[in-house]
Amino acid sequence: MTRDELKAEMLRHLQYSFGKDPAHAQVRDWRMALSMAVRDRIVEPWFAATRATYSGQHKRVYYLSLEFLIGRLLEDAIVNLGLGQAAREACAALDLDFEAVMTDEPDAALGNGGLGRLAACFLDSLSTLSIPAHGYGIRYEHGLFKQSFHEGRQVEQAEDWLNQPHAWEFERAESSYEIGFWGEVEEKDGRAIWHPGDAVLARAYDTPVIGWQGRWANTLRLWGAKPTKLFDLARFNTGDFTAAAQPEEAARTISRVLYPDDTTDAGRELRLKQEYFFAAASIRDILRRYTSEYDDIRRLPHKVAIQLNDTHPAIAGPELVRILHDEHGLAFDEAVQIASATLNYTNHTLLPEALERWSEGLMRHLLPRHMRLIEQIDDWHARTTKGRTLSAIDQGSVKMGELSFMLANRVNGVSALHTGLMKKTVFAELDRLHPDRIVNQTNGVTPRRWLLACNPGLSGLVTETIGTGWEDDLERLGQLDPHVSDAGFRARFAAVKRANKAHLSDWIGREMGISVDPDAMFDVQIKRIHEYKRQLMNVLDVIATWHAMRGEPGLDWVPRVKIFGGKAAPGYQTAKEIIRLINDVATVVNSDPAIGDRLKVVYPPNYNVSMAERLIPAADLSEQISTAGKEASGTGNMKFALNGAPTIGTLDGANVEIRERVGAGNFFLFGLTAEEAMARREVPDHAGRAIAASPELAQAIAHLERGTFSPGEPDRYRHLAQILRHHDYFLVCSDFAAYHAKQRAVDAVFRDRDAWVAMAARNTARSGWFSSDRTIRSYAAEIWDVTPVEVGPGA
Ligand SMILES: CCc1ccc([C@H](C)CC(=O)N[C@@H]2O[C@H](CO)[C@@H](O)[C@H](O)[C@H]2O)cc1
Repeated sequence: MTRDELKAEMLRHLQYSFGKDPAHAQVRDWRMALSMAVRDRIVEPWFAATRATYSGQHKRVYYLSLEFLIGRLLEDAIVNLGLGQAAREACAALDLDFEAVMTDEPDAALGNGGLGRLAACFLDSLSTLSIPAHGYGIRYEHGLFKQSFHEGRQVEQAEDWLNQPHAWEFERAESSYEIGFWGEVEEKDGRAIWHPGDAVLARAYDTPVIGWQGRWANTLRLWGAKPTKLFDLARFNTGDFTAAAQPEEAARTISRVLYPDDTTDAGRELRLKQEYFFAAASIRDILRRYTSEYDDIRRLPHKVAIQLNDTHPAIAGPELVRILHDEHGLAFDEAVQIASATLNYTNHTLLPEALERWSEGLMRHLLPRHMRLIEQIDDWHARTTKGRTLSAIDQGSVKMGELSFMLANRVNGVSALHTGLMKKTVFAELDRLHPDRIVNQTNGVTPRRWLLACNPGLSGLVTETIGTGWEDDLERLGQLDPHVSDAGFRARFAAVKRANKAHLSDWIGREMGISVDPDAMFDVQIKRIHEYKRQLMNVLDVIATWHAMRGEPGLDWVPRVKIFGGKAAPGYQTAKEIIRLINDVATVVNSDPAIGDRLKVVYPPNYNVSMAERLIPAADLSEQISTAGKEASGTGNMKFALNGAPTIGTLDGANVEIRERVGAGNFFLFGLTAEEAMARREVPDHAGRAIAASPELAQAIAHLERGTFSPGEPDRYRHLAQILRHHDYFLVCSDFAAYHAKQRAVDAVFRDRDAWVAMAARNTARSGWFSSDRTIRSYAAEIWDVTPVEVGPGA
């Protein structure tokens, strides 16, 4: 598509799709017009993919996830369709600011963090690999809350991405299902019939997911809740307006908002209603499509593979058994066998508080038939494994991890270390009963968004050096390795990073009024705020460095900009205290004349996918400092390595595999291993001992306790200091000295520009394996037993 064709299409949509006179059009109108013009190019490959799947009777993958952290879609579509240049030139020809048009789109923030973003990367790779697949989720009216800071504290506001036309979805009124809740179960001639007490309508909204070079497009189907009963006109006419609208309100509540917790199982009824609502609608839709093509329901596993993204969709298992048994009349055991040959489950965390357990009472009240079936499934498992000792029902609650495991064909962890720990800890007994069920599938990220689109400078240098083709065959980046010893290549690599840092410095200056030196080291920690991710250890390092700089101003310190980004779950008080501390420390350090430009702390509010795309290409150092054994994988770590930012990190999650692939010499390792951490936690007063052994740490904690960063309220951080001294479950104190010393080692390498650039370039060259294309190829071969559909050349 040429510039002029695209320009003409934009003008046509502006005038005829949006009825806007070009003379009066706003940025938003132009952005929508461009989106429509680009979307038109997606529809054909989308139809072709659907037709090819039906005609080839290909096996389908269904990815069920309560979260899809998509971000913006316009640039992603433009990049995948190879329309980058045409779009830039068309906008220039229309005298539009391209950056303004691109950043006008709101993020689709339908997720909390890692799990949701992984699902989005997986959809991009499934389409790029032309594997027939659907993503199923919820069309939240309000995604993850907007974060702002008021006097350093996190303040949450409702996110409202849908308060403007959404360019990328197609409403499918014809695809709606009634989803029941509550009610009774009638036992009649040996059969159970569930009579729900109430119901809502699940309506489908489809978003096409275009793959690299537009060769294939799959569908993301998100369910929106609608009332089954129309507006109550009679009530309205009696003047009881709210009652008249009540059915609508009650229904919409189910898909109104994303739960903002990413580690604590709130156990709220509405959350379970959300989980059942989308799981049941998805299973209905999957079986409708299957029975429209095939008439033997017993062959379902041959044509359908379902992936449960953690336990949040786990109720889909009992729902599938219910329909096969209660509606298709299969014997119970056969229904369970077919279901468990179709279902697969991915675990994303070992944190006990994140493992979902639903009270039996709530489950029986909301889903009476399912609770009965869960008991029968538990029984079936005990019968078929002689594993009486193990049950999915325990002390009055249903353990969704165990239930998902029992009903799964394959169960996987998301990094080699995590999968190993799953076998040794939470699923040890089940692993013993089913030794071949747990497999590892190390996470990955899509190189289209996380390199090609967000870092055009580096992508250009890569293509210049090794040609194209790496975009969907990322291990080709390995061909860069020999070039690292070429000074010219290193100079160009350094220039790209410097330009990205200058671009970010301008943005930080504009958005936050803080001036940062683009030649300083940009040291970045961006992720959800959580004690196990140890942002607290990072800010203690800032305090110790600040204190040392004031103590020895004459030393030749390596200037640093510490960049933080991340939201805390609204109910997670300690995480909110950590946010406030980072902001309070920033206030003191950034205005300290004794420090000047040598140390700056920057914490832009409302970290999201689009901000990650802005920060990661400009990063020098990637902070992956979680307590070993706690971060299942991490995916930000992969994005940083890909964009030429070496890691300072622990042997946790996928850090282990990143270090193996980039080489120990290109990774700043520190800290206790997972085993050592478990042992250290048993040492009495382990924190006290560490504090006694590290003057820097003792000093930093003393600053917290004397209110150095909260002059108006000296006791503000006494609680955090208490946690450190007397609990420190996440071993901040025990790992601090090693971390602080390793930061000095980082300084030493950073001083030697050539050595640093070589290290950074080797990280890029050697992290091709962390493409989500590799991950999806592995799921396809080891779990789903599907193969890509052969397709033509594409866009
Ligand atoms: C019940 C509340 C809740 C909500 C979300 C979650 C997610 C599992 C948390 C999550 O996002 N886990 C992250 O998943 C990533 C993708 O696999 C991993 O890379 C991260 O290490 C893991 O923390 C747990 C509990």
